[in-house]
Formats: sequence, C-alpha cells, structure tokens
Amino acid sequence: MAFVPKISEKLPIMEIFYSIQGEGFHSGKPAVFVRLGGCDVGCVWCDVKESWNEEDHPFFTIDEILVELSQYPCKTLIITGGEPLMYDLKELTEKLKSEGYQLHIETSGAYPMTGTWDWVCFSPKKFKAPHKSVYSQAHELKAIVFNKSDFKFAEEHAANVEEKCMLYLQPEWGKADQMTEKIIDYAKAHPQWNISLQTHKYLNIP
Ligand SMILES: C[S@@+](CC[C@H](N)C(=O)[O-])C[C@H]1O[C@@H](n2cnc3c(N)ncnc32)[C@H](O)[C@@H]1O
Ligand SMILES: Nc1nc2[nH]cc(C(=O)O)c2c(=O)[nH]1
Ligand code: SF4
Ligand SMILES: [Mg+2]
Repeated sequence: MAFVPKISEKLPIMEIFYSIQGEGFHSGKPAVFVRLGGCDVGCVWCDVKESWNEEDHPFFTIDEILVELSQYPCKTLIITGGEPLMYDLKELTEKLKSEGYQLHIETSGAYPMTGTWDWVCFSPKKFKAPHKSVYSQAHELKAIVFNKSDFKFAEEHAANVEEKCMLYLQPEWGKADQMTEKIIDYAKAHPQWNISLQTHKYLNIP
C-alpha cells in the first residue's frame, strides 16, 4: 500500500538550533534548523542516527514550534531530520510562511512531497528509493559519495530532476579522505556537477 505522510497535531522535535547552513547551494547562510525525529530510510553512514526513533523526541504543536523560533533573529528555516517527509508538512509550512519565514527542506525524498517550500534540497538514498513527486520540486540534488558506485547513482537521479536543478556531490564524512579527490576529478570532467562539503563540521559548529 502507498505510504501516506502522517497528519498529526504534534511533530516530534529532536532539536531546534541556530547555525550556518553548511552544505550545498546555501552554504554559508545563517539559518535556524528544525530537526524532526523519525526516519526509517536506514542509511548505514547517517550522521544523525539518534533522530531515527520518533518516540525518543518530545512532540510540539506548531504554536509551540513558533514560540521556540521567536527567540532567533533569523527568518530562514531549514526543516530537516530524521526524514521530514514522513509527516504531512502542509499545515506547518502554511503557518510558518504566514509568519514570514523562508522555508528550506532537507529530504531524502523517500516519501511524497508535502508542504510549500522556497528551497528543496533532495538527497536521494540507495537504501529507500525516492518518491516520484520529489524530482520536479528539487532546487538542488545533493548526492552523497560513499564509494565509486555513487557517481553512477548520482547521474541516474540527475537524469530525472528539472534542467534548472543544481547538482552537488558531497563526500560521505567518514570517507571524505578517500572520496574528495575523486569528486574533484569527477566535477572537473563533468562540470554540471558542483562540490558540496559539510563545512559546519570543518568549522566545528552544529
Ligand atoms: C541527516 S540528513 C536529514 C534529512 C534527510 N533525511 C536526508 O537524508 O536528506 C541531512 C543531510 O545530511 C546528509 N548526510 C547524512 N549523513 C551524512 C554523512 N555521513 N556524510 C555526508 N552527508 C551526510 C544527508 O544526505 C542529507 O543531505
Ligand atoms: N550547519 C549545518 N548545516 C546543515 N545542512 C544540512 C544539515 C542537516 O543535518 O540537515 C545540516 C546540519 O546539521 N548543520
Ligand atoms: S534519510 Fe537522512 S536521516 Fe534518514 S538515515 Fe538517511 S541520512 Fe539519516
Ligand atoms: Mg547534519
């Protein structure tokens, strides 16, 4: 049966924090991150496995999320997780938009696209195939390179996004020593691809 994103009054919130977008097109931009709990994609190298079990995290209403957000001087929000598209994000994005926030999402695309977004970062995974609704919505495709086969995987997904979608290759953090050089060579040979580094990890910020 097709997966239907959960509609609920409350969302599991692992953390809300103010930092600098470390990855992709908006790298360097101050942003408030809202990390939702819950993910069943199961990436072996996931750098936030503590997010996976939604029951480990407190549930917040949208109004409670808004109160948390009001303490920050920044109107750019990055909704991440966990896998945020496990939840129907229509109501959340409508309320946040009406409060003047710019809304970005970080998603594996494993579930149907919900919500209205100013920026969609789509990072497809081998561990669970993306939902077809996500390709046409992506502003950037960010493929993680863990081994050489990931270049082919990246190209297969790049063939299905829109022409204007930005293309990024990002080394898997634990393999960055080996893979970054290969990514540099690949981008130089296929200049439609750009490099994304997890700059927040080099800067030692969240
Ligand atoms: C933790 S995920 C949460 C959002 C969503 N579940 C997803 O995977 O896109 C945020 C971003 O970090 C990337 N990421 C996760 N673990 C990583 C790692 N070990 N090295 C590099 N990037 C990683 C993901 O591909 C994604 O682009
Ligand atoms: N600084 C910073 N930038 C990020 N970009 C995407 C992140 C994520 O985990 O979704 C992330 C994160 O965790 N921290
Ligand atoms: S989809 Fe995202 S949160 Fe889920 S396991 Fe993969 S990297 Fe981690
Ligand atoms: Mg992260």
